[in-house]
Amino acid sequence: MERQNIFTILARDGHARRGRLSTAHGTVETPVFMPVGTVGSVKAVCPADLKDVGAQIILGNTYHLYLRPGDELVARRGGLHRFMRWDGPILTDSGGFQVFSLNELRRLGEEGVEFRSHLDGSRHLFTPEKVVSIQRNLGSDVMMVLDECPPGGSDRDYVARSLGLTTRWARRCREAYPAGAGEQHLFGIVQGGIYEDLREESLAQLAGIGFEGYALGGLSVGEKKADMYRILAHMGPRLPENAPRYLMGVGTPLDIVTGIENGIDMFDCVLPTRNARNGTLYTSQGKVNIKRAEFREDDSPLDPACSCYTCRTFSRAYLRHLYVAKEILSFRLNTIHNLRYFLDLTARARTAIEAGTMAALKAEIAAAYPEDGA
Ligand SMILES: Nc1nc(=O)c2cc3nc(NCCN4CCCCC4)[nH]c3cc2[nH]1
Ligand SMILES: [Zn+2]
Repeated sequence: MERQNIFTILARDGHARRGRLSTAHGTVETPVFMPVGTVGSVKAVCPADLKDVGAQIILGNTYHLYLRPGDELVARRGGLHRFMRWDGPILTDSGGFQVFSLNELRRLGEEGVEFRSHLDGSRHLFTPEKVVSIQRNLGSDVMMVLDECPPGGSDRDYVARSLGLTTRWARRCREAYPAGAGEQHLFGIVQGGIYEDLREESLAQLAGIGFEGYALGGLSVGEKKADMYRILAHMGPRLPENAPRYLMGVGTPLDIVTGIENGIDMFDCVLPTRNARNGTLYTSQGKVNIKRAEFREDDSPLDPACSCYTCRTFSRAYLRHLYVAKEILSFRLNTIHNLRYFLDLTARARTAIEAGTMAALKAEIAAAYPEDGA
């Protein structure tokens, strides 16, 4: 049966789209950046902080939550929203990528992927049906299919075989959770490495199965930036027009703006949260390494163009002091700012698309982050 359209396009600027995604926990204004909350927490900040910085939808991880505290336990506590006290939309990655990036000990077969827990070495098997079941227990608003993300630099034969497995797994995920089966959305993940023809083949197979949204996987996994941009330019506009498009694990400020101009609607990346904890802060003037001695007596705000709590309240001198002293507060204040920067960037993109000025925003970000395009 025809499902109500979950995604509406409100404005365009070239391939860029200003849209709105509806979920069981509210609507998401796109383009959107999703803070990463791998084990049910966006590291160093609480839900109130997330609301304050403008987060709409956050990311959780099937692999991590399954291993600890367990998806059944989370279900018994009322699901992930209730458990972590986040009442907005949540997207969960399916675990395939995390199994590969966290475990050398794993066996890949038609049935699924066998792996050992990185926590206690216990053995587990993720099948398409299992990862759908886990994500239903978590109650995420957007579930991702189980896929194989070929390591960056994989040869064409391997990538071609791998995308076949990914399609068969995607079909099994859809069969485990048919369209209309519930309020959770299920997104397919396009693979195909750095090969345009394999990417188109993967997309055609997934579109034939039918998903509520489509992700570009297999990127930002060590391939050359030029290869990522080439695939992004080729595939972004080819993804289904009226469905949300998600570029997994991306990226830097320039990557995000480039993704938007190629028709991508959703992004997630650990850069703002991870770099906050090592003192690399993103500002309107580029990256600021807060531990530098030049900030010892600098009373100015981290970023005069930012209105986050950190920039409104504290000086660079104080932020540097906290970082050098390894004060726990440093993690929270730096994370609040970096998340606000990435969330404001996508908010500005939404406005720019409505005004037809995406090119100017791209030029501004490229000038502030010259090293990103490399
Ligand atoms: N299910 C799934 N499939 C993918 O192909 C995938 C591809 C991905 N590619 C990335 N890249 C993350 C790159 N990140 C950049 C900043 C430092 C840490 C790594 N994350 C990904 C997550 C993914 N999840
Ligand atoms: Zn700020």
